[in-house]
Parts: sequence; structure tokens; C-alpha cells
Amino acid sequence: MKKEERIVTNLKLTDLSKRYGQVEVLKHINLDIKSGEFMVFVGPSGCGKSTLLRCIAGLEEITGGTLEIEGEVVNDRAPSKRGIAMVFQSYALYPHMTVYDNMAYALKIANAHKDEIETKVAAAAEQLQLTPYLQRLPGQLSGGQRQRVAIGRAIVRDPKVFLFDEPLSNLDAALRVATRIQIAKLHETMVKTTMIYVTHDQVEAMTLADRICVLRDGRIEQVGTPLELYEQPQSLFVAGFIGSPKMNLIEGDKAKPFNAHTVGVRSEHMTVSPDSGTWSGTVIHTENLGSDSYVYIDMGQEDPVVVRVDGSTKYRSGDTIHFSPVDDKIHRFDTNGKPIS
Ligand SMILES: Nc1ncnc2c1ncn2[C@@H]1O[C@H](COP(=O)(O)OP(=O)(O)OP(=O)(O)O)[C@@H](O)[C@H]1O
Repeated sequence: MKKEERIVTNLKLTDLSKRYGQVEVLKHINLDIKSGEFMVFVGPSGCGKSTLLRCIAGLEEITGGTLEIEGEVVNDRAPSKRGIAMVFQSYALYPHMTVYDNMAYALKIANAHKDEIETKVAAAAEQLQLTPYLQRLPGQLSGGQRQRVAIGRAIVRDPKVFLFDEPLSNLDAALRVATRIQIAKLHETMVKTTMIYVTHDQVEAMTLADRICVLRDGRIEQVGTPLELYEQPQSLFVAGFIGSPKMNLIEGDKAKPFNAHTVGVRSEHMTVSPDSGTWSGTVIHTENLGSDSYVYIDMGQEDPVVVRVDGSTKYRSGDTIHFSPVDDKIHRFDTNGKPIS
């Protein structure tokens, strides 16, 4: 392999599989992750996101295929020798050590020089706004501060690859936003560090990722930039999974005028008119978010259709409403859930 290629692709998963006994939970995963890339794994509960992350970290044995880091197969390499640092949802801090000692621990174990430890811990603390807390114990910190210590502990090791397993899911809404922004900034400053991030949160996936990898039942369903997945889903599954609120999926007779088995239209790509439209239904609920409202409409399908309207527009439950898709924003799918071009 040429040197340039090695620098470009940082992690290469080839036919990677993972079995627990008879159960195959990861099935022939092929994925290249570039150096410095922020890759987010998403997918329904149980699809294998955490297992894939743990296989990359070396916390789970890979049972088939290969994992390469910078061109070298590392399947049998110990976690500590992979140049990887992992941040968990649960923080996993040492409760009896100060913030400083928690952050310094890995460097001490690696016999780093005292000056180097001090410099690195101070720099990470500064970057994460933890300098005032260095002498506190984890129990004397908020959840957000603890998670920042966990991140700081990983930064000082100067990893090639940073793994995050739902790091924000224990935080309340405001802290989630603040810490998410901090992680995005971290990615901007650590330009050469590859980051792989598992989340259930649509906003985290869309805002943090350079590319999102959608997993389904142990396989990769689609990999692409957030906008590619949002605008060009390659399956009904991805169409229904990416985005909040979910894409409206309209089936049966109501999809026939579009020569499709299923028609997908996002909430923001519907126009409402008072007396006629492609579809109509009954308003069952309206959520007013201030600038916009989401109108939930029953049109005889299992799931209501959600249409975004201006926040000043008023609808009452029981009103009949007519709406149409914006012409060039219609996604058509065949009986196999594949897009019709
Ligand atoms: N040690 C184990 N032994 C057997 N099966 C396991 C083990 N660990 C995980 N699994 C199974 O592997 C599958 C993938 O689990 P994993 O935790 O990777 O999913 P996930 O996508 O991260 O889910 P979630 O979003 O709920 O955290 C699940 O069906 C799970 O039950």
C-alpha cells in the first residue's frame, strides 16, 4: 500500500463479523473510515452499534474478517496498543481520584515524564474548561463536568481514534447541547483524530457527523453524509429512520398516482391548502413550537402524517385538512423498499 493511501484511510473494516455462539450480530461489515473523519453509527436498538464499537476498541473479539488501523491488521492487538481511546456513557471515572489524577492516570501508567503529564493535563483541562475543578473528586462534579473529565482523560493519551458510546445520554437537555458543541469543537481542533460515535439521537448524528453509517440487523444499510442520507435515502428503512420528525410514508391507493408502492415526503415538504390537495385527512393533534407547528393528520393509515406549517397557523383537532407534496421532494419506493429513480 502506498504511503498516501495509508494516511487517507485510518480504519478499514473488511468483511468484519461477530458471533456470540450461534448468533451472528455483525454480518460482513465493509467500511473505510478516513483519517480525521467524524463517523456516527446509528440504527435501531440491538442492531449492533455498540458491538461494532467494542470490536474496534478491542473489547470484543472479532470472529471473522479484519480490522486495519493505519494499514495494519489489529484483530489480535490488545486494546491498549491500538492507539484508541473510548468514552463511555457511564463516564467510568475512578471515584477516589481527583480530576487531575483521573486525567493523568493513563500517562502515569505509561511512565510518562512528570512535566509532560502536567502539560498535557493542563492543556486538556483548559480546552474542556475544567481547570477550576482539577483538585475535586468526580462525586463533587455535575454530570456534564464528569463527562468532560472522561473526554479529557482520553485526549491526554493523544489517540489516533476516539470512540464515543452514547456519551451524552445521561445528561439533561441543556447539558447535552452544550457538551455536543464542545465535542464538535474538539473535532475541529483535533484535525487528525478520527472520531467514531454511537448515538440514538438524530440531532447529534446530523450535526456532528461527517458521515453517518446506518446499521440494521448487523449489516450496513447505507453510509453517507448527513445530507445524502436525508435527501437521497437508498431504502425505505433509511428514509424512515433518518430525520426528526420521521419522513411521512404513504402507501397503497394513495401512492398509486405517483406510480410507486410507497411515497415518502418530509413534513417540511408538504403544502397545505384550504379546499383541495393531493391528500386530505383529519387533524388529530397540533404541536406548536413557536416558529413552526407540526400538524398530525389521520388519513386512514397506521401512522399519522405530520405536516409542518407556520407557527401562526391555527388548526383544531377534528378539522379536515388538504395537503400536497412539493413536486421535486417526493421519494418513490418500490415493493422492495428500494428507491425508484
Ligand atoms: N455478550 C453477548 N452475548 C450474546 N448476545 C449479545 C451480547 N452482547 C450483545 N449481544 C446481542 O448483540 C446484538 C447487538 O447488540 P448491541 O449492544 O451491539 O446493539 P446496539 O445497536 O448497540 O443496541 P442499543 O441501541 O440498544 O444499545 C443484540 O441483539 C444483543 O442482544
